[in-house]
Amino acid sequence: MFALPNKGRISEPVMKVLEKAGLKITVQGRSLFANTVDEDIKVMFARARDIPEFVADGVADIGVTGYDLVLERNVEDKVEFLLDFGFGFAKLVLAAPEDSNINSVDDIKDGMRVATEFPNLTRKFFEKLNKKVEIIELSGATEIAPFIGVADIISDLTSTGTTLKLNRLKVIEEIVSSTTRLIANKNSLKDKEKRDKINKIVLAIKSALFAETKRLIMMNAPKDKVEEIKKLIPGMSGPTVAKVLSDDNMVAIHAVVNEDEIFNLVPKLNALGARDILIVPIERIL
Ligand SMILES: Nc1ncnc2c1ncn2[C@@H]1O[C@H](COP(=O)(O)OP(=O)(O)OP(=O)(O)O)[C@@H](O)[C@H]1O
Ligand SMILES: O=P(O)(O)OC[C@H]1O[C@H](OP(=O)(O)OP(=O)(O)O)[C@H](O)[C@@H]1O
Ligand SMILES: [Mg+2]
Repeated sequence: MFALPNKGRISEPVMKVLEKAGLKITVQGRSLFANTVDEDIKVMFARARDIPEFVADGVADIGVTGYDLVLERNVEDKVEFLLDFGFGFAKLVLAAPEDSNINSVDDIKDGMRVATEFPNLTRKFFEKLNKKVEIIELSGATEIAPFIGVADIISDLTSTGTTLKLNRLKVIEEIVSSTTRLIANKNSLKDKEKRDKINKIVLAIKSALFAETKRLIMMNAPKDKVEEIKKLIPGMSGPTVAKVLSDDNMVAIHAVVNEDEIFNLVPKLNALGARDILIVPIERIL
């Protein structure tokens, strides 16, 4: 059983990666279960916040959730982290009103109230510091708490920083940094059949994530410039150089390149006489 977030900001990007990975999921309406192209892989949809518990308990063999949510549930020792999707980036931070005189954790006094959606992570953070704060658990819109007299500071997620800025809050400390992860139940990994299946899923997702940052570049180029072009695009196992039947002096070159190199690469290729340059997205790289 594969647990996936049914809502929230990581739900859609995760489904997209899985589809690219060849693991198309057929969801019917608001159903909480679904099938995949592989009849052995069944999907259940749940809140990202609950998925760590489901995987730790073995209700699900694997699941996708945030690293922060695994820590919040205190199950990081019960699950195996299989891969990082590299998105869903957010940091859990302590923040105080911009005009308050709280500028570092040293300014946080015993008895102060901290509003948060992450009571366990926040409690542990203050226990380590030996500070006795009062945790006020909220289920969202934590940023408002200091301004309505519910708390002195907040412990909340920040990604772009927009929400904090908009609410005139300043970061005073980082508690944890998080991204979206694939996690597995440790017992499921001990079962050979399940482990083989899980490994296939990991490989498929990795290939899709890796391909996202790559492009296939194809061009026709003068034969005598091949060595210079090779230096510009080493490719994964060297570029493919093939004959162009209609022109003896030209060769066709194919290579996989990093997406972020393309902007600077194309003018250099042009200068070497390359033409008919095509840049194509790649679904998976295995
Ligand atoms: N602003 C953000 N940018 C990127 N990731 C975020 C942001 N806020 C939360 N996350 C991450 O999204 C993951 C999923 O959280 P959750 O399912 O609670 O979704 P959500 O998008 O916060 O939805 P909601 O708050 O509506 O329930 C968490 O691991 C969290 O770290
Ligand atoms: O730094 P930013 O990019 O502005 O993002 C941070 C905001 O995103 C999350 O809120 P969410 O939208 O999940 O609402 P919530 O507070 O109801 O969970 C988080 O709790 C912050 O409020
Ligand atoms: Mg949220």
